[in-house]
Order: sequence, then C-alpha cells, then structure tokens
Amino acid sequence: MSEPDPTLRPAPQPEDADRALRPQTLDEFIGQRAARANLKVFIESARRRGEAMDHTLFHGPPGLGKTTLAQIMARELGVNFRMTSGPVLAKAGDLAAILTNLEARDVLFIDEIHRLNPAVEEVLYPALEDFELDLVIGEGPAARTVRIELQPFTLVGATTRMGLLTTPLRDRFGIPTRLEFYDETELHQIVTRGARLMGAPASDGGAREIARRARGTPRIAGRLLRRVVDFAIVEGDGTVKQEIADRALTRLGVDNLGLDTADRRYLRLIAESYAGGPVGIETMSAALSESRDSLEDVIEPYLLQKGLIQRTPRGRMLAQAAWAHLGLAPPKSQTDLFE
Ligand SMILES: Nc1ncnc2c1ncn2[C@@H]1O[C@H](COP(=O)(O)OP(=O)(O)OP(=O)(O)O)[C@@H](O)[C@H]1O
Ligand SMILES: [Mg+2]
Repeated sequence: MSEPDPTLRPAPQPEDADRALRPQTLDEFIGQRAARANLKVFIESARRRGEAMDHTLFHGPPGLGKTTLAQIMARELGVNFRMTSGPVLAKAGDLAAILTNLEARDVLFIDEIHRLNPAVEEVLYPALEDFELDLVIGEGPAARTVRIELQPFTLVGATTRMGLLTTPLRDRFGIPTRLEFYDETELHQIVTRGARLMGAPASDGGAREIARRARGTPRIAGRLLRRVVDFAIVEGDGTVKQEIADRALTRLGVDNLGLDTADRRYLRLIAESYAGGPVGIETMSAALSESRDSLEDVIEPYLLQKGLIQRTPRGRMLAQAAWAHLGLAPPKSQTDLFE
C-alpha cells in the first residue's frame, strides 16, 4: 500500500466526534428542504444519464452541512468521494495530481474553495469546463504545454464566503446552493436523532432546550448535546431532560438566545465602548483580538439573522433587540433612532 497523498488528507476537524451523527443519505438529512429537493432531482438525472453530475457549490455559514451534503452526493451517485481544501493545494501540480487520479463521475470536494491560490484556480477552469488539463512542463525556452484528458467528474466546492469567489470560478458551478440556518423544529429533530444515536434519549423538552440555543446550526446542536449528555450521565439519570439541559447550557455560558461568550463580548464592545456604533469591522477585530474573517464568518451571520446587529456603510450598529438582550439601556441619541 502506498502512502495516501497528503493533499487529499482533510485538515483535522475538531468536531470529528460528530462524524457518528452525520446523516448518510439525503432522506436522513433533516432541513434545507429546497436544496435537498433540487439535489435529489439532479442526482437522479445524472444517474439515469450515466453522466457526471454538474459542478455544485455549497455556500453558507460554518456547520450547516456543506461537507455532509457533499459526502451524501457521492454516496447517492455511487461514486468515489475525494476531499481536499483550498489552502492545502499550494501548487498547480498538487491539483493536477488529484484530477488525473479521478475515476469517471467521481466527486471531488474542495473545502474553503475561496482560498485557492490563483495559479491553481487557472488550472481548474479548463478542467471544469472541458475535463482537460493544460500543464506546463519544463522551464524557460524548453517549456512546453501538454494537454491531458481527464475523466468527467463533479466538483463540489464549499465556502463560507461567496463574496470572495472570483467571478470566473463562481460561473463554472451549474448548481450554486445556499444553505440556510435551521429552524427550531428541524434542530429539535436533529437533537432527538443524535441523542438516540448516543444512547441518551432526549425528552421533548430537553431536545427543545438544546434546539432553541443552538444558533440555528447542526454542528453547534451536536456539540451542546454532547455536553448536556455529559451532565445527564454524571448528575442526572442519563437521559436528556429540559431541566438538566438548561442547567448544563447555562453553566457553559450559552444564554437563552443561544449566544455564547464570544457573541456577548462582540455585542458588549459595541454597546459599552462605542455607544451602540457604528464601528468599523477592523476596529472590532483589533479590540476583540479576533480575525476579521472569524467575526464575519462565524459571529456576525447569526447576530444579523436574529436582528441583533445591523451592517451599515459606516460600520456595525447594535439593534434595539441587542440592548434589551444585554439588559442595557440604549443611549439617548439611539432611542430617538428607534422611535
Ligand atoms: N441536516 C443535518 N442533520 C443532522 N446533522 C447534521 C445536518 N447537517 C449537519 N449535521 C451535523 O453537523 C455537523 C457539521 O456539518 P458539516 O461538517 O457538514 O458542516 P459544514 O457546513 O461543512 O461546516 P464548515 O463550513 O465548518 O466546513 C456534521 O458533523 C453533522 O453531524
Ligand atoms: Mg465542512
């Protein structure tokens, strides 16, 4: 057996524990109804035609199921699943090595596709469009280009930052799919299923408590569930009840809107240091010692969705709901704004 290609090894995921909870089929996958219904049709059609499915792009905040859906696609198409990520593909040759090893109709998953090196992206264009690779061999006057035919394949790209994709790359995806935050009913189902798989059944109230506080995100629901199960085993009767869920989540600093310490630090900074804003994202990033990317990808989408902050051309502002949630009174100038 040869060593696996390092560029194909996915970056270690801190959440490997939730692999066990990963749905394996489209029917098992809860939520994202519109996306799921469309994918079902496109998968079935590709199967009947015996062709590679069109290239698919999943975009949306972290933890909503992009990787999971890509794996499900390969399984339902009955093809191999190969996985890599934008930052791992340093040179054009890294991508070429992967592409030339694909079998017909395989799914190649590129995570964080907005972080592809431009030289690598150039190689990808003809590969996506014509299943061809133009490689430059040698250097200087001796350099020549060779064209290599590829097996038809399906690229599945995932990104948390659609805006950072170049237009030519974005245009080459026939099936762009936006994943949305999950509602409480869907998260309730996800938690109930997860608890059952973990051997710690959840009561209706217990599942509801976790669902309500999971920031609309299955990954967070899974993480909270595992912690609540810890408390249930040590301090309860091993089942997930509302009372133990509430106690565990409060102890973990997850409040009744599902905001955690990092979210509240973000809101407090705007409230207490900038009188509610507007304040620029770079200033926030410096003050919180968090990268701008992580503020924009991880923290802000949910706060925006909950109507706790607003993005204005002059920066971020607290919405009235945020003042109420923090238990603070907005400054006078802002109360006028809200009238
Ligand atoms: N619809 C779902 N039903 C049940 N569990 C789900 C669902 N979607 C995601 N999950 C769970 O949430 C976890 C995170 O999903 P996944 O890794 O696919 O998210 P992602 O969108 O790829 O995140 P990232 O952007 O961080 O890579 C999975 O391990 C899986 O257990
Ligand atoms: Mg992922």
